[in-house]
Amino acid sequence: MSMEIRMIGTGQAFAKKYFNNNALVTCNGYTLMIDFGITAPLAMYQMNVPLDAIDGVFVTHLHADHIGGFEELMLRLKFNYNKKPTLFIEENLVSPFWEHSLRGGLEFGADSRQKLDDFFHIVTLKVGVPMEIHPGFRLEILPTRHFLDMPSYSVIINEQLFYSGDTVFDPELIRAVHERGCMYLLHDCQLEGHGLVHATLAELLTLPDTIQQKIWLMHYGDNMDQYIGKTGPMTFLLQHETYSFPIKASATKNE
Ligand SMILES: Nc1ccn([C@@H]2O[C@@H]3COP(=O)(O)O[C@H]3[C@H]2O)c(=O)n1
Ligand SMILES: [Zn+2]
Ligand SMILES: [Zn+2]
Repeated sequence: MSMEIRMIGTGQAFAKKYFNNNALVTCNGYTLMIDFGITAPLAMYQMNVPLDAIDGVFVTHLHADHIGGFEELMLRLKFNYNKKPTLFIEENLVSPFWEHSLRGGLEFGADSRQKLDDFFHIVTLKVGVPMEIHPGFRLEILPTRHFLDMPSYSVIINEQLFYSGDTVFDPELIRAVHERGCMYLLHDCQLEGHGLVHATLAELLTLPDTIQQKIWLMHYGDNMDQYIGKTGPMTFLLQHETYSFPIKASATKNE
């Protein structure tokens, strides 16, 4: 069995050559969108992927390159597609997501004030509590250090694939997911400068080769092509590409 990941975008927040770092993950017939930033509607359109291909959406954190496309997603799914997907979100993010990021553009309805659960089935995730969101498709969220005390979450899918939300370089976290048996580590990467809110390439290059071999770089700047061949054993994920990651049989209950 394998897990398919389509990179809707691979760019950092303000990249202009690359769309926001968002991904569509399909496993066992279920399609989960990880984040839906400002550029996601255009990226999906250019890839000819309809919005109703999304069964569920997971939010890592509330920066606009990760949630800025939600107003369009929600309005079009509700009114164009008549579809109510599932929102997977850490329990403490639900209120700020609606109250601070979405409500102004979405609460007005013809008959009554709209709420988040008029658009989504809401499923809250807790740190340390893995959840099977669909047969053979499991999520476990991990808190990650991003910007000051802003909550941000990474996710492990089917115990095999680690997908970082935005995070500073956190070698303990990376070692822990490596030692837990994750085979694929998809990690945000700032190519130059100091790593105040993201892991830099220079920091990631300090990891042992055995870990770097598992790392796929994403969330990078417009000058990524200048760094091809300079990432050690790490590999760049490419925008609009689809990756098929084989999953060990022992990690999947429903094969
Ligand atoms: N102290 C900060 C805080 C934020 N930022 C930029 O804002 C972006 C928000 O989205 P992001 O993907 O987390 O990347 C952040 C930085 O580029 C930054 O460069 N320095
Ligand atoms: Zn980001
Ligand atoms: Zn961020």
